Amino acid sequence: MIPTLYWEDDVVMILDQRKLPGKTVFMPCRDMRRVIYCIQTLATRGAPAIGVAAAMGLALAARSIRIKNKDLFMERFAEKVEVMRAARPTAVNLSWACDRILNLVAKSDLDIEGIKALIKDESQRMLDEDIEINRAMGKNGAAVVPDPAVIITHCNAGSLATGGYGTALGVVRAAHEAGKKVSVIADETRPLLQGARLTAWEMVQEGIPVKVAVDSSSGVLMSREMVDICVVGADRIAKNGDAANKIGTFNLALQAQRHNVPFYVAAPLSTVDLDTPTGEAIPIEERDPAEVTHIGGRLLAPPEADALNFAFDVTPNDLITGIITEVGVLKAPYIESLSRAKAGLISKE
Ligand SMILES: CSC[C@@H](O)[C@@H](O)C(=O)COP(=O)(O)O
Repeated sequence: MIPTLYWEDDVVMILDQRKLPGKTVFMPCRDMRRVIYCIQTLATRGAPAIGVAAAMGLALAARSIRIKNKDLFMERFAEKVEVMRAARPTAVNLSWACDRILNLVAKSDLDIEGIKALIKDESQRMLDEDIEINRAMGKNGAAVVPDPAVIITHCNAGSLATGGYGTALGVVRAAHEAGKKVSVIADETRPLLQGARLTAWEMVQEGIPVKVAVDSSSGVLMSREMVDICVVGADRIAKNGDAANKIGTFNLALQAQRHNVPFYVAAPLSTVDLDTPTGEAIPIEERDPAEVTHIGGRLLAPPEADALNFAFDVTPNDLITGIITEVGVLKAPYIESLSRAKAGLISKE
């Protein structure tokens, strides 16, 4: 499996996902601004991967601060954390990673050089932990996947979107590893085609059968009983279980409800934001309209036409059959199960 991002000495190497599936190119990042550029242009993307990239970017930021006074260093570092936090709004893992690093630094009595090393080590720990969490989530999720199963997914919630292994695709991988006969329908995921480019690529690498479908085909596919289960990722799950994910996920969930197909969200507990009460309060990123009007630099629409480019939507909790996490498959009422899981009261369902 090709890594999404990793440390090479003191440089953060980020796989440029914009070039996949054609080319495997790593972007060396030597400062925080370069990491933010990768996050904002979607060179690296997916909620957990954004969190890890943020932590690595903060390690680069800390290293660049030349101040010798510890209080002033802390002040300057806190400013940089806020710049990183603002890089993309929807995936809460970014903010979660920023807080984790800030809290660690605040508690440490190390000197400035020690703190710089601590942040770098922590970012590596977050990468390693993320892979472990995804494997646990995959195992929990595989139990709800029928055998055989056609699994439909949206966007890319795979190895590329995480430290490795994936959330929704981690469930697919784990079911496949457990010997279940699974195949995948990858929604192409307009406008940036993460499904066609990335999910299909990951499944091909893994030897798991995959078919790419246009986003609007879920109705016909489900009405013909061609889908057994939906598994998607999430960028932020509100306290009541409403889940933000790539634009089009809500439409998929509505089709699933109409056709009695189970609809699961797979996400680590770091994606659960108890400070956001409902989906209405989740900030939804709006991106450049040119991403909608153009493909590969070619204009599709009349030049006079404007476009809407909401990057995410929110699936209301009542459309979600279960939330697959590292501690188990959580069920409604989510306000209870999510709070208990975040409080560490559920170690295994
Ligand atoms: C495990 S990743 C879950 C989500 O982050 C993923 O489904 C998604 O919507 C990614 O959106 P993107 O805009 O490509 O970052």
